[in-house]
Amino acid sequence: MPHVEPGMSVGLFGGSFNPPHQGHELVAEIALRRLGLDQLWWMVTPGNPLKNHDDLASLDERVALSRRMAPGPRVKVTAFEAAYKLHYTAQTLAFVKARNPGINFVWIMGADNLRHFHKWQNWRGIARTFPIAVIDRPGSTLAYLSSKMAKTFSHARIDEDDAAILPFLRAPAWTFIHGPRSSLSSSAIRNERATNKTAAS
Ligand SMILES: Nc1ncnc2c1ncn2[C@@H]1O[C@H](COP(=O)(O)OP(=O)(O)OP(=O)(O)O)[C@@H](O)[C@H]1O
Ligand SMILES: O=C(O)c1ccc[n+]([C@@H]2O[C@H](COP(=O)([O-])O)[C@@H](O)[C@H]2O)c1
Repeated sequence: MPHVEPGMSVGLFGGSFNPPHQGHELVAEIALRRLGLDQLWWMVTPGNPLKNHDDLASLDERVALSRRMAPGPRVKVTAFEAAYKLHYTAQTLAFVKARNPGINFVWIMGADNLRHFHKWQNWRGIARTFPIAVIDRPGSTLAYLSSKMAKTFSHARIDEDDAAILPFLRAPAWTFIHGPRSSLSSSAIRNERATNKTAAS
């Protein structure tokens, strides 16, 4: 796990990063700026429990590509979940919390994940562990109105103008951050590569 100093604000940005792209870079930049973070942990997951892993590149490759994509020294690319055999975000957050007292963590995810968040293991527990920042993504802009998580925790939502205080709030607390958006996705990149390969053969 990356080194932290007491009192720091740290964003936890988990993802498959298969491969990483500039949409991820944009999310990291927005989170660092709008939440006023000291660090952002770019956590390369061993594998999203809800996704098929057939075309998942190796962890080493996804980490190496993420290091090239990560914007600046405050972003720490890490794969500690695999090292500690943590497969579910609820487990990861409990583990991080127990090992890092006095740090203000925020879970960061794109708006597409807000839509399906209620399918994650112990999703209510996740929302009660750390504050959550949801970053807008084309196709999922209205997720904050319709998703089960948004409805269940509507009382805990704060205005995005107050995003800078989110790391210091007691969970549950969350916000939806609008701003510059990217329509890039790893699946589109993988599909394009597969098409080019077929065309070349
Ligand atoms: N263009 C984007 N805009 C906003 N958030 C994004 C964007 N791309 C990815 N994210 C977010 O980054 C995190 C990691 O995403 P992930 O690695 O699954 O990329 P992806 O492009 O969504 O992949 P795939 O297309 O394979 O599902 C998730 O929280 C996801 O919501
Ligand atoms: O814990 C779960 O049930 C769970 C279900 C879906 C996704 N996640 C996590 O959410 C993060 C984003 O996943 P992904 O594939 O959208 O990049 C990543 O850290 C996953 O491990 C976690």
